[in-house]
Amino acid sequence: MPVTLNTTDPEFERRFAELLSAKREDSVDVNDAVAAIIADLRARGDAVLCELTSKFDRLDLTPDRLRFTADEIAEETAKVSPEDRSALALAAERIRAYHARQMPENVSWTDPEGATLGWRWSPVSAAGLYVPGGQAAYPSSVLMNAIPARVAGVERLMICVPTPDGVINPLVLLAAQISGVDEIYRIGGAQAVAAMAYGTETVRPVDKITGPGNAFVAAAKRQVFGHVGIDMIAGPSEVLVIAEGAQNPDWLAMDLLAQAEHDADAQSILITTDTALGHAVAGAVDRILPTLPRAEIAGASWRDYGTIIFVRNLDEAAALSNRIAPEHLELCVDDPEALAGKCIHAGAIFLGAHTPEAVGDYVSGPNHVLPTARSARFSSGLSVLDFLKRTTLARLTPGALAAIGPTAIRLANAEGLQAHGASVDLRLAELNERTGE
Ligand SMILES: NC(=O)c1ccc[n+]([C@@H]2O[C@H](COP(=O)([O-])OP(=O)(O)OC[C@H]3O[C@@H](n4cnc5c(N)ncnc54)[C@H](O)[C@@H]3O)[C@@H](O)[C@H]2O)c1
Ligand SMILES: N[C@H](CO)Cc1c[nH]c[nH+]1
Repeated sequence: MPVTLNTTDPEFERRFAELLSAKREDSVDVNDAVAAIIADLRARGDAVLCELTSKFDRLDLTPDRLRFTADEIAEETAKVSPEDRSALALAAERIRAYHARQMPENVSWTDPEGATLGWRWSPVSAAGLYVPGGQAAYPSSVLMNAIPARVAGVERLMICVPTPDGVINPLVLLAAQISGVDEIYRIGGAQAVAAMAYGTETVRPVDKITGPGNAFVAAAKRQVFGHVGIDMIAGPSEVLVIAEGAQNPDWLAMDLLAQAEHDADAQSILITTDTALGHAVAGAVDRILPTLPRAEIAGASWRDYGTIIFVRNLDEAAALSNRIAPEHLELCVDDPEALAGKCIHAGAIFLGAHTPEAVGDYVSGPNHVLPTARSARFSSGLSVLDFLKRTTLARLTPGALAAIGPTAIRLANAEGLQAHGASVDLRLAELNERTGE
């Protein structure tokens, strides 16, 4: 049974606060375990990758087998059916078209004083893409990471993907090939993130790590941030469905279960103005759940984190949604555009009953690597911008230096930074000498 809340309940605020503070991916246990893995990896490199791959993925490796060879990739990708190939190709094309539009322009202008100013975008040199693989395989996540990186112009792209029991989904390798990935390693979890950040004897480190993963992966990305860049915290999946009126309860139940089946730590929430609809959806989840192959995972997620919230109106729903800041927000209401305007904190919004979240996981075009655990309050889904840096540019003419230099000298002196002021003053003195002033 999911938790049921009602905004008319005097206890609502306390219970909603409990929901917001539920620690699905940020527990002390996970953080401590991850810190120990990172420290060990930094001390012992490849040996740790091999030991932990054996422990967590039940795969015995030697350092020379950490990376997929070209022959292994060719052998696996040859197994993909023509139908799956075309599905992957269509998804890749739509994701590329969407992300190409995100490429920003360099900007430059000359101001009235004669200073030419601007900024220039350039890609990171090397990016490491984490592709989850513990409980499911994610070829779609390969496309969602690698295509924006390629659009941005990243030179070197590597992937880490765990292969439990040594099994790789061939579509993962094909997706990597389609999107131009250079290196693929069969490692996962915090140790893979640490290897991409710090390097080992076999794994060359990167400058930026992106991609989703479970609680261990999310914690590892948090901990290596600063040594390398990261995109965001993209942990266990979440969906918030806001529904009113005559919606099909089975459709909504399936949307909730679609995210629940990712991970026992995933979270699915329904907010509704309609009591009968809320109960019908709960009943539909109970009926459908046992029929799913991943019933155990989805059932644990729904039992531990599933929630139904009854509200008085859609304004209340929008306000609660903004406090939850969900990864995915589905608006199954009569006027989804109007409601979307009020929902400002969400990773991705799906408008209307015919836009199931799952279409965004694969093929609509926008990225499916999205901020979780309320981080959509301050971060966004993966984009081309995550693989770019902005460098500012300035060039002053002698006239421009004469115009604004004295202000720099004044402020430098006010800060007590003599050399700063003098570096301007020396040039101005020479200019004054030349012009005889
Ligand atoms: N937010 C997003 O954009 C997004 C997108 C896709 C998937 N996801 C999420 O990615 C996650 C995928 O999780 P997964 O488990 O299938 O694959 P995963 O690759 O993220 O994690 C598997 C790895 O976790 C490590 N691990 C497992 N148990 C451990 C333990 N007890 N101690 C230390 N390390 C341990 C192992 O190294 C293992 O290889 C799901 O939570 C899913 O919801 C999120
Ligand atoms: N729903 C996930 C993001 O949380 C992405 C995904 C990949 N495959 C299926 N779904």
